[in-house]
Amino acid sequence: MTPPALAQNNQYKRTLLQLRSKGERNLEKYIFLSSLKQYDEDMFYAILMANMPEICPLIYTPTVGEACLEFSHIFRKPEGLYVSIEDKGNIKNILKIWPKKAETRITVVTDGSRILGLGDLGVNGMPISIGKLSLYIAGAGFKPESTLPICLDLGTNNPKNLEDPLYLGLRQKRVGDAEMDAFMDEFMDAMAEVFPKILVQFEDFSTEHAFHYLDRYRHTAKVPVFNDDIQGTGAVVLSGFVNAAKLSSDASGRALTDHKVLFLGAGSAGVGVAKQVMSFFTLQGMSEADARNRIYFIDSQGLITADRPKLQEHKKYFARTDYSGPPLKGLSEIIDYVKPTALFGLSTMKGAFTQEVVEKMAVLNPRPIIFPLSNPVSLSECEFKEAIEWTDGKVIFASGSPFLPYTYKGKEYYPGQGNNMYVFPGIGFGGVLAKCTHVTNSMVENGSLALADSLTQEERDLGMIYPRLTRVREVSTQIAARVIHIAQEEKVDRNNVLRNMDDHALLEYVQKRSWYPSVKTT
Ligand SMILES: O=C([O-])CC(=O)C(=O)O
Ligand SMILES: [Mg+2]
Repeated sequence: MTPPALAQNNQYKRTLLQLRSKGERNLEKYIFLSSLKQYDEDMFYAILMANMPEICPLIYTPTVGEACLEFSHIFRKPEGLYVSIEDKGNIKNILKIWPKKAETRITVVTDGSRILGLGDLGVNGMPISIGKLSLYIAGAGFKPESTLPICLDLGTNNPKNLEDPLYLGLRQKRVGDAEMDAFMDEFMDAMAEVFPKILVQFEDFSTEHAFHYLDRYRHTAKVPVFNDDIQGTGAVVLSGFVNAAKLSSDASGRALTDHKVLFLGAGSAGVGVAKQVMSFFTLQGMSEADARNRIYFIDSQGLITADRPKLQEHKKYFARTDYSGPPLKGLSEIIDYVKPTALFGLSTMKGAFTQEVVEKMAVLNPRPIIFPLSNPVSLSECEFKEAIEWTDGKVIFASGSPFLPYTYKGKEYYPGQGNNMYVFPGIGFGGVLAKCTHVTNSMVENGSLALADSLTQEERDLGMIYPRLTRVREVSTQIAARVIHIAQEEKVDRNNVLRNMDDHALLEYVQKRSWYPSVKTT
């Protein structure tokens, strides 16, 4: 019999107390929580789900960034699967080692080459796959045993790793593109064979590879594939923009089709976001060409124009053909030229949205939309507090990493968090429940619109553009139901049982299939 002092909800309170006793030492908290997950998974998820705003930033962005940087030093016990270039020719047998093959439904795969905005961390990127999957479980209701974190070890070009005697990965430079392609082809085939019911999320591959492997596999792989940095980030920002553009247009009287978005940073996330944001304009009835015309990009050399020699492939689509003149370099002069209504940062340049830049946006717009989306928080283009003060509270704000609410002139303001964690759990859960063959653009776009629609009146009244994090399970359920519906419309679903269900029945089905920890928290 359990002694009274060990009754579960006391143990819950005790565990939370132990965690909180670590004060501001977030990495210590990360280590505590990851050990907790290994010895008492139910308690870990109970604590996470009952305290999302507090725990999420510890197991995910931003603390997970710190954990990645230190991974080879804080490592205790293996979690997930490592597949290395040395396994080439034998990948299927490596995958078969995974003990829970029949239950596995979802994997997050990284090669560690662009972890958050922190660059190439090699196998130290594993906490990203682990953290994202914890959110699939807590956020959407995947069963813990259905998740598989994977880190591919194709070498690392980070000298710190190569010199660190404790580094856990291969001590060699990254392999070339041809060798990586051959490895990835074998890996994807082996995944489909060993885990036929799996959905694959690619995460934090370097920009060129992120686009390349999404293109290479999304239509042809035998299992459904999506890229969270391109599509997930795109979807979450589209959703925030849908709500922000309405608020901004209400204040300015401008038509929704008059919005202009200026992007700082043209990596996988920036271009992925812009492609999704285009659908905001096409949904208003604009043509693709007109929608594209509402979007401007800046990279390290300034405004991206089509006449620039040696433009990288993924930047060509948004390169401006209507500007001729001396290259425009500085953000401030580009704002003068473009006159954007929205400014999005995916540049990993801390502080790039200076006081001058933010004030300029507020002169151009009664309610400027400013989204510093770079992760983790240490790389944010500006802070919430700054954006509020420099616009006198007028800004419509969302960041990639979490900021705390801020009180200014006696009023409390709530920052939006435009992080893909709001959508990937629901998209993945919907995709898996529908037994989809592919993750289509429309499934992603509708996941995003379901998120935009999920705001309650109370949240709208507070000027919020994303729902509260405490509602993430409820919101993911709505996203998943919409995703299943679209998968059916597009005929990429294989789950006959769901085909005749109306939206209400689909929602109930998703709710019933969601996993909850058994620990009581009250
Ligand atoms: O992990 C996050 O917080 C969001 C994301 O995908 C990234 O920054 O690469
Ligand atoms: Mg990512």
